[in-house]
Amino acid sequence: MKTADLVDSHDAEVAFCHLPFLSFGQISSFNGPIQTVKSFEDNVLLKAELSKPGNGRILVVDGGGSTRLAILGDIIAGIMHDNHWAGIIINGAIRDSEEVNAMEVAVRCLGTSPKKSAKTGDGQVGIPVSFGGVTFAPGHWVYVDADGVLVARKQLVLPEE
Ligand SMILES: O=C([O-])CC(=O)C(=O)O
Repeated sequence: MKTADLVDSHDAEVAFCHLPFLSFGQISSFNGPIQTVKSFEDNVLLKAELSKPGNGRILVVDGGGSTRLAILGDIIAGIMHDNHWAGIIINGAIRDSEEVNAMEVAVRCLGTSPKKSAKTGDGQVGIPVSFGGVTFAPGHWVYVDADGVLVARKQLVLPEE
């Protein structure tokens, strides 16, 4: 599903997350229901969530916009892949970006950092998080492709051509 087509057919139902995301991984278009994590420069909760069955969900991580530390690398990206998460959107940074880029995963993030994240476990899981002008709520739907990130309250159906 192209995000441009969704805007054309469902403009009132979609919200555009207007951050300049970078894209990593071999899967560039993805969509699915949202799960969320909010944690600043810490990836314990993110890793714990990705260690559960993803069932095609997309983990949206509000890392407060920090690109100082990386909260995902190739090991956690592998966990995400193995547990069938459709993708991850990070308001923050990743590392091992060349390795992650070669994997069959879908990643959006703000930047890269070689520095590893803290491991305190601070943060929250499964709450609405807001960045880039939109709120990502658990169970709502996110659509991602090369043009951008859109959020809808439910799964959308494109009209027949
Ligand atoms: O362990 C971390 O903090 C992140 C990382 O490097 C990885 O997932 O490979």
